[in-house]
Amino acid sequence: MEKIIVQGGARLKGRVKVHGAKNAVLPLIAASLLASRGDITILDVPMLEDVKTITQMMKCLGVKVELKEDQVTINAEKVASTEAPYELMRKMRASVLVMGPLLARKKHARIPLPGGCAIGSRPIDLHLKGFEAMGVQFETGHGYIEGRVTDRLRGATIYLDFPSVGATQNIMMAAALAEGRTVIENAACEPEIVDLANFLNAMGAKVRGAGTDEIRIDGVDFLRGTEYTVIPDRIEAGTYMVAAAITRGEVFVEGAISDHLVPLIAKLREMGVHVLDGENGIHVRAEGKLKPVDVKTLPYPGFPTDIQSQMMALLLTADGNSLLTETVFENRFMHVEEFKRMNARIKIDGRTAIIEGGHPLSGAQVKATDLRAGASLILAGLVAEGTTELTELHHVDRGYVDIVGKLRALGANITRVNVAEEEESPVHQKTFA
Ligand SMILES: CC(=O)N[C@H]1[C@@H](OP(=O)(O)OP(=O)(O)OC[C@H]2O[C@@H](n3ccc(=O)[nH]c3=O)[C@H](O)[C@@H]2O)O[C@H](CO)[C@@H](O)[C@@H]1O
Ligand SMILES: C=C(OP(=O)(O)O)C(=O)O
Repeated sequence: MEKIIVQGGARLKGRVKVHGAKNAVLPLIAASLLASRGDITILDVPMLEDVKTITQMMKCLGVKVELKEDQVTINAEKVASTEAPYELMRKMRASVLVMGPLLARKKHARIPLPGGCAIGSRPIDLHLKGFEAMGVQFETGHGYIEGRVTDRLRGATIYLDFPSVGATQNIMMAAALAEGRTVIENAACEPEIVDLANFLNAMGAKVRGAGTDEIRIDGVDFLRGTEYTVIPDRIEAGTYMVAAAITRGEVFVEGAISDHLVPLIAKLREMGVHVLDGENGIHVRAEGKLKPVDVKTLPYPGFPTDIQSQMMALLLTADGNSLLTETVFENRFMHVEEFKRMNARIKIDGRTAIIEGGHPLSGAQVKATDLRAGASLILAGLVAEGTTELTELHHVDRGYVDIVGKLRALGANITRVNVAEEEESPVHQKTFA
């Protein structure tokens, strides 16, 4: 078993570079299925477990994929299968994003029902409603959902009851090759949606309005290969910004785009953290006492749910009580019980966590209950008294490239070991002596 071991107390200082965005690159790879002519090359790809999973998925669909350093090259001139395997879907919910491209390109898709996960039930009803409006008929059975359309998909006006990121992306991809115009109303506005629209347009699609709540897509007959660089990861950037603040450190987060991080920057400033928008990055500095603040997660441009748990770690170090309300996912407070193992004082009232800041955190054995929960426990470990040991690292590996190396380069006392290694030589002596 692998563990991340953190010794609290170091003030982080220096420069950290963010990788390409996980949540942007996964839809781009899925969208590559739409290109019936030429190669797609995606640059600045973070080589994460999720990227490996979606590229494996592409290979299972009969598409040629090559991974090289931070680059993925895909040739989807032939798509041999329209069935997504359960083993890959189980590992990563974003696998559902192959559905729109398969329906558009092959008029058929059979995927395992994604089921719930640690942060909520995460249904795909909005994706399906959109596809149905475009002429797809669905059947479910044996844990799978199968969609078919007899002719080409047809453009439609689709109102989303909630601005779902995945549904917006899936419908956009399907609409790119549909007959006529599709309008997505109450669409998600996340930067990852804009990135997908830019990518589709580079392939020859006609997508307008991405980044607003109404996206119009005029279907084209075919899409072709292109070369494209994925946007920087705003959630990874936000995690390092919080790392600087929680350790009362001083860090330049290279590649972070401040326009993508407006609510986090506003909340950090409200707490008394100095945030400066620099050239090609964001500079964060904090010292002494920080003020408590109230935070509510919302779809973009609201405060991102994917930075909720990291923010909770920071609020535990503020001078007073804060309220943190999660409105996007119904069960995204699993990290609270783990924080409590570290002496945190948090009460949950429905969708709101009441955080009593200012009580010293103590190092403990904790587990990552999901990807961002794992990151936030590492952040708490950076300021806890003593040693924190984090397990269930597969969650963290889904979304962070070398978080241990990056934090260590900023001065953190952090290491990753496996149990066998640990038994040979006790970590406390080996790492921190
Ligand atoms: C790979 C990826 O990009 N993941 C991100 C994406 O997930 P994902 O695309 O799954 O998130 P959605 O925006 O779709 O989900 C938001 C909410 O809508 C609900 N919902 C969604 C679809 C649907 O058909 N029906 C429905 O009820 C979900 O259960 C959830 O409560 O956006 C989330 C919200 O910013 C982020 O936390 C995830 O990191
Ligand atoms: C929830 C997340 O990812 P996913 O949608 O892939 O589970 C995340 O990136 O925080």
